[in-house]
Amino acid sequence: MASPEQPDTHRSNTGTAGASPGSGPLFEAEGVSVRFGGLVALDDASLSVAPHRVHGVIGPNGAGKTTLFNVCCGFVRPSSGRLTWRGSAIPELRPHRLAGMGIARTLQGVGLFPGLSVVDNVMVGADHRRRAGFLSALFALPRSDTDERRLRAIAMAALRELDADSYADRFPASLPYPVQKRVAMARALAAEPELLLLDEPASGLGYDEITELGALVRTLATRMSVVVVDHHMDLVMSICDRITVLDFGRVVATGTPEEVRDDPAVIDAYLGEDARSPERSRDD
Ligand SMILES: Nc1ncnc2c1ncn2[C@@H]1O[C@H](COP(=O)(O)OP(=O)(O)OP(=O)(O)O)[C@@H](O)[C@H]1O
Repeated sequence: MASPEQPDTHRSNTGTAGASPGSGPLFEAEGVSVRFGGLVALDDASLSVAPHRVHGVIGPNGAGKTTLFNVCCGFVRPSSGRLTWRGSAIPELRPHRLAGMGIARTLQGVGLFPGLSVVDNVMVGADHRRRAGFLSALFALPRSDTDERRLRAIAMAALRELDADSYADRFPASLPYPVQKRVAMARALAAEPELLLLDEPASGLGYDEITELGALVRTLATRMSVVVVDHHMDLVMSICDRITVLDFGRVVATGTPEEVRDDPAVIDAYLGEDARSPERSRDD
């Protein structure tokens, strides 16, 4: 369970360079706006993620959560606003540069490569940690073999952390969906990120699996920051140190779980959604 009032030092393990607790945000999106044609998906939205913190992003359907997530991953380029990493502006965030910067993500669904075994999928996540160059790999030089063994060991360690190492040689399609999600998480962890972005990590999971996921995310916060976009209010409220609430593309509240839970603007946003789609439960 998160205890947001704890000082930074209580939950930190400063194994990562640069982003020591109390030294300012690790990642920020400031005043970000995104338009899709005439539709304003994000309107001057901001998000500030502190080191070793779990930051939730919630909001009713269509509020702009995925769009904000995609901005943070470089999939969507905002029309205005800026992104910063450890206080320095990121001029142009590109998805293929994320791993090198220290950012990993899991997407809605699982997004595993069907033709690769589980361990090979996870090794993809660690690929930027390869030391041998392209030519070594091309000519299968010894250095490339050493690299391959090292990446495999990293991938196996990530799978072990997710209790999925026994599936290493299987192919994704042969595994139950919750296991596939764990493999996707292992792939992100194999990158050893400083910032982990999780888009709907609880979707498709049962109660026990969601509880395990929550415990895992809290453990991960000892070595990285985590951004969680999810509809499961119980999960978000229990694991996040801070939460940003979006409605119609705007940030309507930011604060601790307790603060946003009692914020009238948040209550209005969700009541408004119930009026818009009464059949949908927010805790499904
Ligand atoms: N590629 C796109 N083209 C056009 N409109 C889009 C696109 N992506 C999102 N939108 C629109 O932008 C708005 C915000 O969508 P977004 O998916 O970010 O919301 P969300 O909060 O993630 O919603 P949900 O909870 O339903 O996943 C919605 O009105 C959506 O229809």
